[in-house]
Amino acid sequence: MAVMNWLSIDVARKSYGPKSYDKGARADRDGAVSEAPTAVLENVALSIEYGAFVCILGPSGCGKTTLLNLVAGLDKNFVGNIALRATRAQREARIGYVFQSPALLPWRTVGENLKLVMRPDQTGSGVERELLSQMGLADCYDAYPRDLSLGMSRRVALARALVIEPDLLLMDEPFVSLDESKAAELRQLLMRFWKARTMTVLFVTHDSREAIQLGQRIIVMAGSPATVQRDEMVILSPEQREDPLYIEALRKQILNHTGPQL
Ligand SMILES: Nc1ncnc2c1ncn2[C@@H]1O[C@H](COP(=O)(O)OP(=O)(O)OP(=O)(O)O)[C@@H](O)[C@H]1O
Repeated sequence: MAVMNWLSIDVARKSYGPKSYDKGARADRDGAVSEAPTAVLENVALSIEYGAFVCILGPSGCGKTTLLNLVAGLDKNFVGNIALRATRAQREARIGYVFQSPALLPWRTVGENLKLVMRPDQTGSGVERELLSQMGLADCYDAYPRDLSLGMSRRVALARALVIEPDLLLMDEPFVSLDESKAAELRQLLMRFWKARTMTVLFVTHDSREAIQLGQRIIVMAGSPATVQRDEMVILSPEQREDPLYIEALRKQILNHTGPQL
């Protein structure tokens, strides 16, 4: 049974103070620099059901990573509330995060990078080796990140997020900078894992075609501060999601009123 409102996001406002180099720090006529915070997100209210695959689509710099960091609990400095329900086993929900860059520890092997995030009860189970082999990385267990291609590093980053068996998987443009065939392989791999496990995915992208290929639901964010511009269910078969005609029709429908070219 679908758990409605499993993840409830209500961000009234998220602002940043100016960075030292930030153009947002405005100098007045006497040259004094304004310390006024810049609002990045405003009135972002979303309810996400357990097990859903949701894409967050928006132009570069609109605040998608900021939103994921709030959901991950990495940034608590905002006005609003984010609530994640416990899972059926009545334990706290587990969150996996695939960052925009693979962010593997360079002085640790692939196997060690996974072991570092594993729960105490997983120690010695060999689950990391099994997962790497399911992901076509069996031979990389003892390799160091410097020996991996970008595609393999991104696979390892996905494995590191999956090894804890997350209830919520946050993904921040995880396949960016890959050539299309490698990105397509990784999208298929991700879909395989999402279908085989019960987990909710929040997948950030600025690529509307990627969002249509993956998402059951697409949330379009834009504006400054960013708000939710559209919230669309995608009811397409796996074959239709690969068909340029369906993809273009849905892109028109979703992006028609939003302005940004995505
Ligand atoms: N720590 C910070 N301090 C100040 N401003 C920040 C900070 N992090 C992000 N920003 C600003 O907030 C805005 C949103 O950034 P964010 O990285 O969330 O956008 P994004 O949609 O994920 O962009 P991209 O797709 O390029 O990663 C940008 O203007 C960025 O410069």
